Amino acid sequence: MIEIRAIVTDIEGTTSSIHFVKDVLFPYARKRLPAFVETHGDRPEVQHWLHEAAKEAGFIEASRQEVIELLLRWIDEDRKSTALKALQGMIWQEGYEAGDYRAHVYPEVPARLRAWRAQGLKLYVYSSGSVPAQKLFFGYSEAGDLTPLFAGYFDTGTGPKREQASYEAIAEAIGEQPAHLLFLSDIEQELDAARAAGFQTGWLLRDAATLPAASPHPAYRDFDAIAA
Ligand SMILES: CSCCC(=O)C(=O)COP(=O)(O)O
Ligand SMILES: [Mg+2]
Repeated sequence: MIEIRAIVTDIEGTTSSIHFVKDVLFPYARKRLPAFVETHGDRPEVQHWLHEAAKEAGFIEASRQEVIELLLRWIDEDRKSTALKALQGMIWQEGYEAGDYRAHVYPEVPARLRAWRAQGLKLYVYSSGSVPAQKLFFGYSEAGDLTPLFAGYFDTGTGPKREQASYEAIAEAIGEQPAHLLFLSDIEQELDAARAAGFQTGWLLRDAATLPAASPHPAYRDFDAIAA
């Protein structure tokens, strides 16, 4: 096995439960999005992402209400839109700061991340959630502030998670050959894209009855099963 120098991890379904994202974070943003846009819609960064969302939908001209309805539909569809994710992150900030929730991490994850750091591995996050949302997630986790463990964060601004070029760009940004990088995810298509870019891969299958025997991606039930 080629030496692993850095680990890049997905969040939802990998470090953390899908239920927390879908049943806590998404409904929180959905409920507050209309009022957030009405209240903060004139802030330049909010305006920017509302404009980007309208552009992504192909709107020539759109009222604020039409963009709100578009964003609500995208939340329901779990669309991995960079604009939606940026706006969701701004809304989640209020919830974290108010103590409405803390981000779920699976119980073995913090200790395993610390062990990898102690071995000298660099740790990165690659999620569809925006970089600010990722920092909030790990900053306000159930296990406390985990952000000091991470050397960097990547979101869909680097590219979609199912495209090889995104992983090539991440390897370039980290400054390591892809063969020395391990990407962890619960989604096979993301792992396929990372592997095509030359990454080593680990498939987190936390709830599967059985692990696939013949897959190019070694499968694990949790982080402790990964020998990096
Ligand atoms: C940064 S927490 C919210 C995660 C999120 O919005 C999402 O869509 C999950 O995507 P992932 O790429 O982590 O599976
Ligand atoms: Mg995932």
